[in-house]
Amino acid sequence: MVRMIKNVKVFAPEYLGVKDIVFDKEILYVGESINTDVLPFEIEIYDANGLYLIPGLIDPHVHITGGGGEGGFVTRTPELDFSECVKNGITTVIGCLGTDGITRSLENLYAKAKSLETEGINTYIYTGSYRVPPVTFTGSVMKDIVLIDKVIGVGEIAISDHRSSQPTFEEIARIVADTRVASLLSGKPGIVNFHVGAGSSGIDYLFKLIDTTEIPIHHLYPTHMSRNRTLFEQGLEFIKKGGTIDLTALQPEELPNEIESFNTVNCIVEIYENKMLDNVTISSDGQGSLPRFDKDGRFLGLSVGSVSSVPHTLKRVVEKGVPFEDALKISTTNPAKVFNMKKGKISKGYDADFVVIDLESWKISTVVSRGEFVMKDGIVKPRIFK
Ligand SMILES: CC(C)C[C@H](NC(=O)C[C@H](N)C(=O)O)C(=O)O
Ligand SMILES: [Zn+2]
Ligand SMILES: [Zn+2]
Repeated sequence: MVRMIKNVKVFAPEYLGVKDIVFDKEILYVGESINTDVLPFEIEIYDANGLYLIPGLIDPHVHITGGGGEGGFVTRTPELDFSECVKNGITTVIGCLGTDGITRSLENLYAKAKSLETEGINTYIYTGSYRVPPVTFTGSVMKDIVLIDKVIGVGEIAISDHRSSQPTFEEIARIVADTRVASLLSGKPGIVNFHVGAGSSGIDYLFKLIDTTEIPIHHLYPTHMSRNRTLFEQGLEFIKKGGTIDLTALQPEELPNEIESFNTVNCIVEIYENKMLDNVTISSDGQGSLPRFDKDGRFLGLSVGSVSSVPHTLKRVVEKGVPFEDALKISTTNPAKVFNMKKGKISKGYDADFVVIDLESWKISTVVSRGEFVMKDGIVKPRIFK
């Protein structure tokens, strides 16, 4: 079905002005207002009445089946709800397992990704979880990537963390090497998403991989890189070597007045000021746990990550003075580049994933995913065939 969103101010991310957009699953036309009476085919028209339109947001690290468990069974966190994604303008997620690769399964992760896809958003998954050797579908990371369409890499593999499997460098090198070759065989991006803990070795393993093997840096994708200042400094070095780092978005309830404290929002402002914004993404860790431990490693409690932290962080970054079209990149063109997706841009031939937003209130009213309205004027419309 060909559709059109008319009379909308487009950030592609760069600002294009007021445009009409014609699309089916892909964008067919972005341009000056057109007279639909002369079109030789039926078209459904949505008038955005001068609101803004941005590319659908990409959240590259979401525990879509839930995660947690670091405080025992009662702390296992709930799975992701489709409408929560859509209300926050997220049209693409990459699902992962975390600490708990025992009661959480890859089969369930796959089923949830297919379910969310049927409801209307775009989904991919990582094979593996925190631990090495990685849990797999087929017994092989390479077979998982080559043979299971939704699998685009391995993650989140924990390093420098008291909850990791304390992997050796050789074990990590093998996982990255397998992922690279599987990516070549399958034409997939082949990303290893590293969960980086607060341990003093930080991303040393990643620098050693770059320095001592032939493996290109673009397969390495460390997350939680704004966990502390030391790790963030390593992240800036990683960017200087051509890598991309992922920061966990600031959860809405965190630090309501984070004036000068160290956090993701201030890290992004610093990256922008260092002209490195093209090499950073944010992710929500949605439905994952955000646990707290005391200095002896005793569990103190946990909260649950929310996909709403993505638009919340973008809003706070803009409020700190980063231009909107630059801030947008960290959740559109940048993750799309990491995963080699035809997404994250409002341009002919790209996937028709859009968010219509009122930039005064940051209220998201309408969302299109793969050319279908999954939310219209505030009403979520999952494509469930009940
Ligand atoms: C970045 C910090 C705040 C949260 C981060 N969350 C996870 O890694 C996911 C979690 N362990 C799960 O399996 O659900 C952490 O625990 O370090
Ligand atoms: Zn993690
Ligand atoms: Zn996580």
